[in-house]
Amino acid sequence: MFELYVNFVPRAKEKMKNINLVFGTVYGNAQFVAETLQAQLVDAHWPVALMSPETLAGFVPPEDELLLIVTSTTGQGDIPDELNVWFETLREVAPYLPKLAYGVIALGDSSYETFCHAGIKFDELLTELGATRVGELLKLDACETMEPEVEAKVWLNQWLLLTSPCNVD
Ligand SMILES: Cc1cc2nc3c(=O)[nH]c(=O)nc-3n(C[C@H](O)[C@H](O)[C@H](O)COP(=O)(O)O)c2cc1C
Repeated sequence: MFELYVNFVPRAKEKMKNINLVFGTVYGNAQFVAETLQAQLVDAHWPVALMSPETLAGFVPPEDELLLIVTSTTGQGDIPDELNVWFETLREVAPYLPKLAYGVIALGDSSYETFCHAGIKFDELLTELGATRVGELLKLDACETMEPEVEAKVWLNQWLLLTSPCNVD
């Protein structure tokens, strides 16, 4: 952890791409995680735009910025309704995004066979669109933690380090 923190600080002097932080939620957990990560990024002077689902109409992720999706799973492996509108639009419009780097944080419950499928669906779609996932898809299990934001914050530090090549022109 100490090493991560030390690495994180000098990066503030490097070119930092804006992070478009998109979330989808039913009961508010994913939104809270996204807001916690937004605060972490603001503290680090990292440019970030928190985008709630209802603001996503017509949004095509700019390829010279980073995309970070935080979504819970609902129903039987479904994306929360409001975010699903954007997902379906992206799938229909199918913009080719070969230079886009993204990350996914999926909230779910491992008692469901469709554990974290909303996050997995986004990962699969973005891969189909030619984008590149940075780091592992983070799965946060409601069976294991009541504080998903804690693990998400640690993951974000690692993700920022992994995006380093993406921040170089
Ligand atoms: C009705 C319902 C359906 C759910 N379906 C799934 C599911 O299919 N897969 C999964 O991994 N988690 C599922 N979950 C668990 C939620 O994704 C998990 O509790 C998550 O933390 C909720 O986050 P949110 O408050 O942002 O919606 C479901 C929860 C509820 C209440």
